[in-house]
Order: sequence, then C-alpha cells, then structure tokens
Amino acid sequence: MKRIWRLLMYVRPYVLYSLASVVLMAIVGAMAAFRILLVKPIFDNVLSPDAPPGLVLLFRIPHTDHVINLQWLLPSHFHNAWTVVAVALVGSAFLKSVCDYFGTYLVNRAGFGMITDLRNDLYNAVLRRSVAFFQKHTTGTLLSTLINDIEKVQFAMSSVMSDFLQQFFTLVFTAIAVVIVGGKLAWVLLLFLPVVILSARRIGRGVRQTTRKGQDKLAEIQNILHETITGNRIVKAFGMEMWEMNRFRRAARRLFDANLKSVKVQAISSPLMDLIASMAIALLLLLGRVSIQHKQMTAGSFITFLIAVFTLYDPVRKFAAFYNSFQQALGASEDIFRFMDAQDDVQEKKRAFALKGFSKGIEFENVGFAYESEEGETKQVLRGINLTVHPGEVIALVGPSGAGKSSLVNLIPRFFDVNEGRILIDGYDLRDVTIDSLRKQIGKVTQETVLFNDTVRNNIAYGQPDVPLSRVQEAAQMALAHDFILRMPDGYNTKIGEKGLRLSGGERQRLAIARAILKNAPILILDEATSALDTESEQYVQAALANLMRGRTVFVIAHRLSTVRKATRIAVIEHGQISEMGTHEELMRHSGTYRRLYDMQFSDVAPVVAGNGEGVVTVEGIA
Ligand SMILES: Nc1ncnc2c1ncn2[C@@H]1O[C@H](COP(=O)(O)OP(=O)(O)OP(=O)(O)O)[C@@H](O)[C@H]1O
Repeated sequence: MKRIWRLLMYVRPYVLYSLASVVLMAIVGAMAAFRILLVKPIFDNVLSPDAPPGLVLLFRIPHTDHVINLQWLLPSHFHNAWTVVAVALVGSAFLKSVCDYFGTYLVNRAGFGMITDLRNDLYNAVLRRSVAFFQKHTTGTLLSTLINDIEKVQFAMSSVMSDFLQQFFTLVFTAIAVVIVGGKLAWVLLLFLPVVILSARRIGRGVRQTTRKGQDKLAEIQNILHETITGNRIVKAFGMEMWEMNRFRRAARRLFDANLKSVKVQAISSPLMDLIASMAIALLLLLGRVSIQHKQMTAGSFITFLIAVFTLYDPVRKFAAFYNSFQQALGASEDIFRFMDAQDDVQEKKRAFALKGFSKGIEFENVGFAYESEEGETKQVLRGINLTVHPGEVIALVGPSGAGKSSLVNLIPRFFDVNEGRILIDGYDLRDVTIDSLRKQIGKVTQETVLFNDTVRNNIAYGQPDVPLSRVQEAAQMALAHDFILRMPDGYNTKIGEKGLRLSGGERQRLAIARAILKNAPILILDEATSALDTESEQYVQAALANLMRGRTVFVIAHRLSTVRKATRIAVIEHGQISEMGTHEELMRHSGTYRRLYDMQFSDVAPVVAGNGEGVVTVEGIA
C-alpha cells in the first residue's frame, strides 16, 4: 500500500493530465456502448422495410414505460431513420476517436512524466551511494533496476494505464447496456460469470508464472551476452568461442521452451472462451426466441444484447493482463525504492564543516576497519593502525596480497568509515568535515584507468568543465601526454571510445595522471599498476608520476622498487597491521618482512608476468 502511495506521489505533478484523461476515457467507454445500442435501430428501423416511419427507439428503460428515442439525442430536423442512425453512428465514432486520441496522449504524458522524475531520482540516489553499496550490488543488478524495472513501471503507467482506463469504462457502460437491453436475459449471464472469472484467473496465474520464467531465461541470455561482449578478448585468447556458443545455445533453448510453455497456457484462453460463449449463445437463443415471440424483445434488441455481451468479454479477458502488469510494476518499484532508500554506512554529519585546505598532516589513531557483508557478518581487515604523515611525505605501502593496503587508503577519502579509532586531517576527525570538501583535497590514480566516452579535453578536465584549455594542456604536458594527444586526429577534441579503447595502456595512464595534476589536490593516493608496460611507456609513466607527486603528500601502494626507494617512509602491512616502518635502508638492515618481500618482489632478477590484454603473455624483469 505504501508503495502504491509513493508511486502515486510521483503522479501528483501530473494530476490534471490524469484527471482529464479519465474523463476522456469515460467518454470513449460511453461511446463504445452507445454504438452497440445503435445495432437495434439499424435492424429494427433502417434495415426493416415494414418499420413505420417516426421515432427511432434506442431502448426502453427496464421496469418502466420510459423510452429513449434516438431523435432526442439529435437536432429535431432529423427524421428519416437512416439519417438519424447515420448521424449518430458517425458522430459517436468521431467523438470516440477524438477522446481516444487525446485521452491516450494525456495518460502517456502523465505516465512518461512521472517515470522521468522517478528515473532521475533513482539515478541521483544510486550515484550518491557509498562505495560499499556498489560493492554489494553487481553492475548487472543496478543496471537492471535502472533500466528494466523503470521500464516495467513505465509500461504499466503509460500504455497499460491508457488501455486499462478505456477497457474499464467500456466494461462499465457496456454492462449497463446489457442490463438495459437484455432485461431478464441479462441475469442468465450470471450463470456463466463464475466460470469465466475462474478460468480467466487460472489462465492469468498460469500466464504470470510462465512469463516470469521466460523473463528469467531472457535475463540468463542477457548475462551471457554482457559477459562475452565485455570480455570478448578473453574469450578469443582462450579460444572459447565454441564453448560460449554452446552455452548461449543452451540458454536460448531454455528460453524457447519457456516461451512455448507460456504460449500453451495463453492459447487455451481463446478456444475455451469461444466454447463458453457458444454455450451461452445457444441458451440465450432459446430464451431470446421466446422473448421475441412474446413481443418482449425485437430481433434488433436481441442482437444488440448479444453484441454487448461479446463486447464485455474483451475487457474481462484483458483485466488479467492488466493485473499482471500492475503487479509487475509494483514488484519493480520495490527494488527501485529499496535502492533509493538504502542507508549508507558513510554519512555526513548534519553539522559537518567544510575543510578549507590541507597543511598539517594526516594521523591514523589506533584505526581498525572491518567489511560488513549483506548478511551482517563482519570481516576485520585492519587493526591498531597508528601512522602520522606530514605534508609532503611519500608513504609507500607494501605487503602481501590481501594484507589490507587498498582498504587502508580507501579510508582516507571516506570510501569506508573506520570502526575503531579515528583518522585526523589537519587535526579534524574525517567524520566532522563535509565529504565533498574532504574529497576535494584528494587526488587518486588507480591501476584501472577510468576514462569516459568523451573528448580527451573533457576526460582530463573531468569535474572542472570550465577550466581553460591552456590549463588542460599544461597538465597534459606535465603528464607527458601532450605530444601523443596532438598526434590524435582532432587533438584535444578527439573522442575517446568506450573505456579509452583507442589508447595504449601507458597513454591511458598518462591521461589519468594529467587529470590528477589538473585537480591539483594536496593529497594523492596512488595504486601503482602491477602489469608492466613496455620499457618506453613505463619511463613516460614514471616521469609523469614524478611530476604528479611533486609537492604532494602521497600514499602509494607500491609495486616498483624505484617508487619504494623514493618514498620518505615505507609501511609494511601484514594481516591488517603495520608490521614494519622506515626507509628502504633501515628496513633492509632489519632483515624482516620487508627484506623478504624485497628479495621476492623487487630484486633485479625477479621476473614479473605481464599480459597485454590479448592473452599474449610476456615475461619481463623490473626495477
Ligand atoms: N568489499 C569487500 N568486502 C569484503 N572483504 C573485502 C572487500 N574488499 C577487500 N576485502 C578483503 O579485505 C582484505 C584486504 O583487502 P585489500 O584489497 O585491502 O588488500 P591489499 O593488500 O590491497 O591486496 P592487493 O595487493 O592484492 O590489492 C582481503 O582479504 C580482501 O579479500
């Protein structure tokens, strides 16, 4: 109920459109019933040569002597039966068509309007969620909610809603026509009502179940497509085309079976209803003949009655589909609202103040951190971290894989919050300052370079669209990217494809470095790329990084000896704790973990395995 109410709140700005469309659709329904009523005068007056000229009777109000004549609805100078019926027929068709057109337009106007607002709100909410949220929910689930769930609500609130209103009013007015024209005969229909309703419900349930299965199978196919298109290089490198094709074929077969099952259930409805209808007609014919003999009914009114009864069937049948669609939209809105309402672990205090700059340093005071799974289980990854970093220092973090290095640096921009101790920036607890002002102080260059499908200029000036080109170029020069950018077809205006596919790994990294240089944040978090570039690229990237690091306070997850050597201090992280700290020379003298790691990882002879993304593997030495 709360969900329906919440969805309706989105309709509120469009309530005038909705009300107008309800009125217009009511007219459409009334006109549909009126046109059925015209069948009687067509048979009894227009097509009957023996009919006496005069008033054209439309129907008699049951249980009274009151009659409604067609002339009463039309200007008085129409007398001839054909003229009267023809004017009524064309006039009602015209009115129905006009109302249908504007009614449909207005329902859709309201439906699309509300869905646009809902989609914007959802996107805004999702975009602002914390990093933990994006780790909890897969890209597939988020995209599916943003696209498919919104689509379901949109479908229900636009196309289905307009059809529903039309069918609803057609049902109401035609039911009135059935009672008016049929009189006692209408009650016979009550005998068939339970059968129709029961079978429609059963078929509806069957259809719902089978369509849901079909949708699941379709999602399976979409997943395979998503995986193999984004990972097509891996598929090629491993020669898995045949295997993937077979996987796809099996999924397609399952979809085929599910669709056929659904058709089997759906296809039964029409013949079944035909059978019920034939039995009803047979019975009605018998009773109708008696009524006509006793002059209680004309042949024309009997046929009108039959047509009205048949017209009822369509809305009744469609109601199962409408119900289904509205249910699906409600189900989809549950996911939408769940994402919109998700409570972030990282929240800004109401009285948070803006950090003006960074000048005194960063302190980790007895910091502990745990990841929390969706089931509420916690996994402690950092404990008892004490570290004071002065402005301008370069802190290299080294340690075995999974020790907690990335987790530690992710605490600084508050991608996650500590659950023990605190982190201070210039003496202020991170949780006391606004997230925006904190993140303004921090630049980040990660292993995986994120580039957007936009121009080189906009990629470098990401977040600062108004920055002049000269400053973008300056940053690119410092990142040693200017020359290769100028060699591109449109220079700084060249569009980079999805994920920067037109660029080499080294070029991508240098663009990311240029972006960080332009941001000019005093604190820098660097996650050095593990995969080695070719020597020349590597030198460029190293030089660009040196330019970027100059004058900044840097936390670097180091994989290269050159970086480690240049660091002011090295912190060795093991099992979530700092086990050693000092300069390269100090730690080498110590003969502890660092020395062991150094021998394994950083010595000149130690090879590093590097891939070029195409699966072709090379073995190179580093350092
Ligand atoms: N979102 C998460 N949820 C739960 N556990 C996580 C999450 N991210 C990382 N972990 C776990 O936390 C531990 C520390 O991971 P972290 O990425 O900080 O290590 P790391 O030292 O940076 O490793 P690497 O050098 O391989 O990147 C690992 O055991 C990892 O499995």
